[in-house]
Amino acid sequence: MKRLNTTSPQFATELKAVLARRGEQSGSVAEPVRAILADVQKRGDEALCDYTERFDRLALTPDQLRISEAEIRETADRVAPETKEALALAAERIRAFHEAQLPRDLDYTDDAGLRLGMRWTALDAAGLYVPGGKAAYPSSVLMNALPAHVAGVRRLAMCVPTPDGVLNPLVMEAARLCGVTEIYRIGGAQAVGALAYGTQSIAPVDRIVGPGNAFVAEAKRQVFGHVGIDSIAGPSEVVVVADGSNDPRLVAIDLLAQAEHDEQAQSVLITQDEAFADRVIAAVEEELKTLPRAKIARRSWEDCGAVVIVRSEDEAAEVVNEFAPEHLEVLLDDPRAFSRKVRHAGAIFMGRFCPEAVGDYVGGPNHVLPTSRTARFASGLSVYDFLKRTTSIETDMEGLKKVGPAGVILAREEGLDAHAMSLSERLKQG
Ligand SMILES: NC(=O)c1ccc[n+]([C@@H]2O[C@H](COP(=O)([O-])OP(=O)(O)OC[C@H]3O[C@@H](n4cnc5c(N)ncnc54)[C@H](O)[C@@H]3O)[C@@H](O)[C@H]2O)c1
Ligand SMILES: N[C@H](CO)Cc1c[nH]c[nH+]1
Ligand SMILES: [Zn+2]
Repeated sequence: MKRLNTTSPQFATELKAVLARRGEQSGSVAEPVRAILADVQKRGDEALCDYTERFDRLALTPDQLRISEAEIRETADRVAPETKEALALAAERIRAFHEAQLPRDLDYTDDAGLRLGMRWTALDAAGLYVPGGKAAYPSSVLMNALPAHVAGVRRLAMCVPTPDGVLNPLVMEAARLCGVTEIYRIGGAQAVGALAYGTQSIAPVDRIVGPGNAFVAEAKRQVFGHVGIDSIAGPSEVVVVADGSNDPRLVAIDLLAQAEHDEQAQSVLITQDEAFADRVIAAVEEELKTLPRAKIARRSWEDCGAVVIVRSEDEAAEVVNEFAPEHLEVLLDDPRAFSRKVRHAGAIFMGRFCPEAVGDYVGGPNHVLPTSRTARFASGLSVYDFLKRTTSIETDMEGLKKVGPAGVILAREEGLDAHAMSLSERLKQG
């Protein structure tokens, strides 16, 4: 863990190093990912089976790539009733939030008499990536599938790695709850390649969404253009802005809640109170003694974690904007006032009783969020990722007479005579 202080003359350089740390890690996977994607394009199912054996220790034949409906049903049936209820509550809240996002079409006639429109239509096919290497993510099934469903996507193809061939019952139950039936037991860059380019047994999709580790995030980046992607939702991050009146143990647990996802996850504490920072650091060590995923969490905390001491809330907000974190927890007396100073963050959690884990499961907003500072220009997964817009213009001769002559002038200025004539020849008929 790096400890930084804004009063230090080296602060800017040190902050840059902390920010670069994760970028360096994801950069190092670019070449292996390129090779995997090329191989999937070339060899299709055969490559998928080889990589699944290599990375997930599961030997498959092409006809076993897809999880059968009977397997989904039988595995999902093993989920305990109270767990199903918890999942249903989460699904209901997530669905409601995403339904509230549905945008309206535009259709109006302007002063010149032109009827202008913009219509939202759903994608035909979306690929949902559900991570599964180091942990199983039933919640990510809901976060991926429900917005797609609300948007009206016709085909949903889900990929989830099943290390050692183990299907997670709650992942299967979440898929069943969301009506997802096309599920492939593959992960990593090879799954992204299959969804993007298609293979003998997997039809390509139009857009790939969902979170994943550095390999998945890099693969999505590389296939972008061939298909759409939502955002780069890689290893998790949290920035916690906290004052000294917080319980240091709770803050430590919140930091570890991201660190336990991945060795490359990043947890950062920003505070004005140095003594409080010391107490949080000590509490992290204490919790690591008993945390079941301590091995992953310690690596993340030691390699990517940071504590930043600032002089004011304004300075804290500036540092937050530099991190542009996936998640921001604001544990201050007036979290709303602080959050108004934040320009870049995937999601903000306000108040001492609103840890980020609320958003992971049961808040309602999506937990698939932009990482690695991409919150500067990207947003979390939403119904908009499954929709696109088509605009329309309709006019008669009266409308054309009002706007056409200006179009003729602009077309001639661009030296595009057929464009000019397409307008002027019609205007002659008026
Ligand atoms: N940003 C978000 O919204 C969000 C949400 C949930 C989870 N996450 C993140 O998702 C990630 C999940 O990671 P995970 O590893 O548990 O599951 P994963 O499914 O993302 O990755 C597992 C796959 O990675 C590939 N892989 C592993 N080692 C490899 C290697 N050496 N070379 C090539 N490929 C390799 C394998 O194909 C394996 O199937 C975590 O980083 C977590 O923080 C992010
Ligand atoms: N914190 C992750 C998003 O970065 C999402 C998640 C799912 N389950 C637990 N956490
Ligand atoms: Zn989480």
